[in-house]
Amino acid sequence: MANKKPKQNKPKTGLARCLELASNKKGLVFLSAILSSLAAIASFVPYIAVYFIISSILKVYPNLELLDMSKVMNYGWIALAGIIANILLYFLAIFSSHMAAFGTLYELKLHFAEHITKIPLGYHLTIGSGRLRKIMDENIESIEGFIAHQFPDFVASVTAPIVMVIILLAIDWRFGIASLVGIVLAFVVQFSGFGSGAMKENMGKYQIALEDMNNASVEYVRGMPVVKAFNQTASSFARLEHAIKEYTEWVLKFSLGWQNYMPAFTTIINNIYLVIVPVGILLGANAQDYKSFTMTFIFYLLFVPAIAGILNKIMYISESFMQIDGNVARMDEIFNIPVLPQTTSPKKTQKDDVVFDNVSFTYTGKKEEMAIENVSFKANQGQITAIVGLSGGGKSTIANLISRFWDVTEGSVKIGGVDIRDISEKDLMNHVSFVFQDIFLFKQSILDNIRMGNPNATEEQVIEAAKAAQCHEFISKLPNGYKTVFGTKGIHLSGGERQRIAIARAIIKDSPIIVLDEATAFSDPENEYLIQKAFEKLMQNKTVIIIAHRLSTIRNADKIIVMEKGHLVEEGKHNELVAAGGRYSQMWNHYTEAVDWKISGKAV
Ligand SMILES: Nc1ncnc2c1ncn2[C@@H]1O[C@H](COP(=O)(O)OP(=O)(O)OP(=O)(O)O)[C@@H](O)[C@H]1O
Repeated sequence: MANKKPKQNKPKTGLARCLELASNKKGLVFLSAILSSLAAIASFVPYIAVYFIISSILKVYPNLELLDMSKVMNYGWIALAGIIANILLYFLAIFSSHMAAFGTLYELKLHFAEHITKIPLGYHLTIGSGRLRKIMDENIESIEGFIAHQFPDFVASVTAPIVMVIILLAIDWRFGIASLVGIVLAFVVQFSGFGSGAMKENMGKYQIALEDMNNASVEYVRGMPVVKAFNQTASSFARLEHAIKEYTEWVLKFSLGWQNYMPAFTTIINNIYLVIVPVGILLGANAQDYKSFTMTFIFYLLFVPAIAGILNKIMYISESFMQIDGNVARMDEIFNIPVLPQTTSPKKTQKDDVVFDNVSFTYTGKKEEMAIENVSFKANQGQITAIVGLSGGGKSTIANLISRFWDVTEGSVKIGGVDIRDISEKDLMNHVSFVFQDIFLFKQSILDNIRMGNPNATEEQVIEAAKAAQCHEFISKLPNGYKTVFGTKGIHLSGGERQRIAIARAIIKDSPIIVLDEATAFSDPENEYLIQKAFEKLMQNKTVIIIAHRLSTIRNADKIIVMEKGHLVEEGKHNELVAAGGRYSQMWNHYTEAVDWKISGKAV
């Protein structure tokens, strides 16, 4: 597969980039360009033929009995052949361009999908699946549309004016120049509007506002349950309303920007007669051969609608050029994300302890915005290491760095003494399992969803894991048991049930290192009890790193790490840390006070 990434840093125009993307289908693209040019040329044939018919009639007029009918008929056939050739050639051009476009779309989507699996996983969390879906479905699909439709039309719109100018000047250069005055004037008007900095800015802002409005609408609809639960309808709607207003403002600015140029352009293009007729009157007054003059005059009057048609087409093509520039840029933003480097000489790790060796990391690339700084600790093999701290302290960042969701900015993360950058991706993924709060289940059977942890697992092994994860009971009650497809109508799983399925997935994967993000809230004590039981089973004999939100669950951890504003401020066992009277001790006091407060009934 050809490389679909942009070959240079300098941004290319949408057209150049589309042609680069379709380079594997060069032959078809070239064929489409040729056929489209020929179709454009063929479209003029009927006009020429009609010109000769008029010419034949006028030569013998008023003695029409002298008219050579067979000659007239031949011109008629030529005109018809021109029309048919135009339709046929254009059809073949579009056919070839579609073949090229579908092939390109197929490769491009595959390549895009492959690329997003190679970029650091952390980007997926940052970019969001909605935006990636939009780029893949809408922006990339628009490239297919551009190659299939706009490209052949663009080629025709370049060929047609050239042929048109030749014909205009060849038949009678004086009428030709008169027509060209109108055409040039129309183009000057169009490009002074279209090419102006303000118009380009408006177009860019209009596209961004459109995207913002779409995002706000999706957020509004998706967040409706939360919005209603917290009675936030007005403020939430205010955000959507703001996005709609912003869009309206830019769409108006963009549309009003055309208010002078567009009518001027259309008026000139549709009224080239206004130039031709006075020129005709002037020339007619001095004509030597009146018949020949009339013939030429009629031809130009007939030809004018063709000019308007061609120029209108060019105008709409220029608009689609603006749009494709934006679509290609959005796609290339993703292609420009560097893939996570993979080692060419992978090392094997024999042990399963995790060491953070002076690790610093920044999401933004700016050193002054370090998410964690100079963090060093060891999570011993087979032991539980808990990470605690206030929100934004860097707990999730530490968890994400263990699976190379991102690469460290400084220092190193080691498993069994080997830098994780020297471990093959597959090996690393086999070594580490994640259980997040936000569980993603595929629209597949529950069996397959659990089996994702180990594709070779037998049905019995899946059931065993489900039992250990406390989900066998509720799965058995589903209409088709383990074969029930998640996401189908009427199949609903609670947050706790989904989390237990994720635990079953991790149990069946049986990797030696487990990174757990403990749920912040449990729906009910029954669920909490079941999840804790499932966790216990999952954690047996593993190296566990747990992001803890409630201190009660980690009192027995072998080691507790306290994070604050990206720094590791304390480390030790629960009793040691409480006795030390530092940050953890404060957190513990606050925690126990809160619990006592609840128990004594002061909580609402
Ligand atoms: N994707 C991201 N892009 C930029 N900055 C980020 C990103 N994720 C986290 N940060 C920043 O990094 C810092 C550490 O965040 P992190 O999520 O690791 O903290 P945390 O302790 O897990 O917080 P919480 O308990 O709220 O989940 C914060 O300042 C946060 O704003």
